[in-house]
Amino acid sequence: MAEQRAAEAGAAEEAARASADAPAGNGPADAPAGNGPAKESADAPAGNEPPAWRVLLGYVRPYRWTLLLGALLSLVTGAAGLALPLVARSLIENLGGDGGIASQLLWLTLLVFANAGLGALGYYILQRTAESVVLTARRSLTSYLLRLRISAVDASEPGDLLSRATSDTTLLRAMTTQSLIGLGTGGLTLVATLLMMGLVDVVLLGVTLGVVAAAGVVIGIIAPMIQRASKRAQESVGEMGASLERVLGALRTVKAAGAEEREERTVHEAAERSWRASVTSAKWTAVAGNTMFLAIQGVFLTVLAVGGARVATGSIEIGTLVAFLLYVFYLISPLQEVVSAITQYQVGSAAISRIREVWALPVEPTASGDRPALAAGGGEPAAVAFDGVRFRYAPDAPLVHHGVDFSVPARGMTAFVGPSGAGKTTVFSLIERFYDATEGRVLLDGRDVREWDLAELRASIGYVEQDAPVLSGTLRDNLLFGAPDTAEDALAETLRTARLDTLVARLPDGLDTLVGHRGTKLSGGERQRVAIARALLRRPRLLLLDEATSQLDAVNEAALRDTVAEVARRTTVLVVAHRLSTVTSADRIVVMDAGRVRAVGTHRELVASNPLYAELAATQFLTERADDGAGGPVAGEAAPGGPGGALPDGPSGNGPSGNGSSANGRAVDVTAGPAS
Ligand SMILES: Nc1ncnc2c1ncn2[C@@H]1O[C@H](COP(=O)(O)OP(=O)(O)OP(=O)(O)O)[C@@H](O)[C@H]1O
Repeated sequence: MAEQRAAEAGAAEEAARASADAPAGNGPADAPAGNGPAKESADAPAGNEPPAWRVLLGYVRPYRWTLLLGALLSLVTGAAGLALPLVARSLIENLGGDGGIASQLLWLTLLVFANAGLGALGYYILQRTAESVVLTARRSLTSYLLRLRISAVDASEPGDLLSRATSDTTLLRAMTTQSLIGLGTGGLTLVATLLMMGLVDVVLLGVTLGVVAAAGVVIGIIAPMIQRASKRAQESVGEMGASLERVLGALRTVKAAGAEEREERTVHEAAERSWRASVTSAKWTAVAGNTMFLAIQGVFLTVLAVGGARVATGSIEIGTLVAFLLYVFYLISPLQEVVSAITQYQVGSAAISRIREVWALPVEPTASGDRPALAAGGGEPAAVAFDGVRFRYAPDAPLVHHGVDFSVPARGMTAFVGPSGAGKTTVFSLIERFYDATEGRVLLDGRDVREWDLAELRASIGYVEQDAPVLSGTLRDNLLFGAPDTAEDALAETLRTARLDTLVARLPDGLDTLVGHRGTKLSGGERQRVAIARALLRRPRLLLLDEATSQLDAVNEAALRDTVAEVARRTTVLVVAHRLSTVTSADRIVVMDAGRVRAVGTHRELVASNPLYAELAATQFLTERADDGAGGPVAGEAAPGGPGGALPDGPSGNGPSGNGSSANGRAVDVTAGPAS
């Protein structure tokens, strides 16, 4: 197994190298090799694409000796078969003579058995090797997919990428056996058969070659059509995968919207497009196969006519004609093999072209010799700063950050507030280095995040995303996702902190309960608490919480707010806040609007000095709180005595930008600041 893994790693390297005919540093040249490290690849795809056979040879190279053995056995099988006509000729010539035919019959039987045995062994070895080639391609491709830059994934359809790693790689199996081996063994058998034919009669060989060459021209014209149709078919399979992933990923929404039939049509249309393209490919494959079959018939008839005339004129013996005709029959198999190799090569090269498109996508940098590993900071809280950050999600997309500047010291809680789309979540994405700033610098501990070893950078951070994704698997799998080596007592402690202990006690299988696809068996609030616990278990130096409490009920929210406040005493916490209670407990608040930082300060300072913040405090926070239906106190009343302090009801009728009134008409004094 270890040997196989080593072979696979080597194979992936070869394949990556083979797909990298382009100049150094351009795309696939830097692709990761299965288990090996990847360098950062450029955004531009490779310009000079190598032919598919080079990529295939890259995958095949580590298995070349096994492959050679399989091919050799197939050749021996072919050679044993080739000897049969000679024995047959000898039998025919001895029919009228004194010599018995028993020994010839015995030889014939032996040859037939040897042929069958070796053929089976050769077939097994070749198929096994072909499966190894598929495995290698899948391992290296999936490794590459996991290292893709988020921007590359944003621009792709996951279902399509999935089909490239599953469906397209499957086609490499047939390409290895039928195309590579078929061309090798079929080609050699063909040459050997033609040589034998030449030995029997050169004139008849010339006739044979003429007819076969004419068929070859026709097949040469058809082959590119097979490739084009195969590529279209595989692209449609990818589209089908993308549509299915889209529907199944949001099946509740689809059902609630009554959109099943519409979505069904979309998936069916993609399936039908694939069917149409596959049928076109099958049509041209059939034409190619039958062209060669027709050629064989043509060879047989022509040889019969020309050979008959030569027998009549006494140029050759009847036995020679019979032997030649037998060789014509022996031509059928290698010729079919060669034609199948050509058609299969077209199908496989369509798949390789799709695999190569993935190799051209940019990947994240991983630890490598040319980038010194930097210390993670020994668990000390991290300081964060943005220095003139301008950012757009894609080269042709508008700027999302227009020069963001702020600085957050180590320790304490910083809340980011602002209208929807202000760029708050984007701040977190840039700190995690899901994307790189277009201009300016994002600094962690005063060091540009681009200078950090990416794994170390992310090891320092705990991130609770906006939609708190939970992965299929057990609750334990999810909790330990970012810290698999956590001790049981630390896990139990975090469960209490995240108020998950009662949930775990209630579940029949406790921590080993399966949470379903994307955690559908958990409530929204439970998923958020799982996400928070998962982040806390990493013992991060920097905790990023993106609206982490939006789905929590009042009791859990208050408890988790206390937890976060406690964490903020020993860690840097950045939180995208949508609740007044969160911002009032923050040490500082960064107000963002339209990709800019508008103000930084405490709640009390900002309410007095920043109209946007005052308006947000008076409307957005309160409205959200009044709408959430959690049954808890309104924001102004949140957590009396908690870190945010009590916000007493104030005089009514101060309007949205002054001391606010809540959506339910109750007046709230938003000027009350944090207890600190
Ligand atoms: N992956 C993406 N690709 C392209 N544009 C994006 C992407 N993610 C976000 N945006 C755009 O960037 C802008 C800022 O988004 P961001 O999520 O940072 O806002 P936000 O302030 O967190 O908003 P909200 O409070 O609604 O979550 C938005 O206009 C959004 O449409």
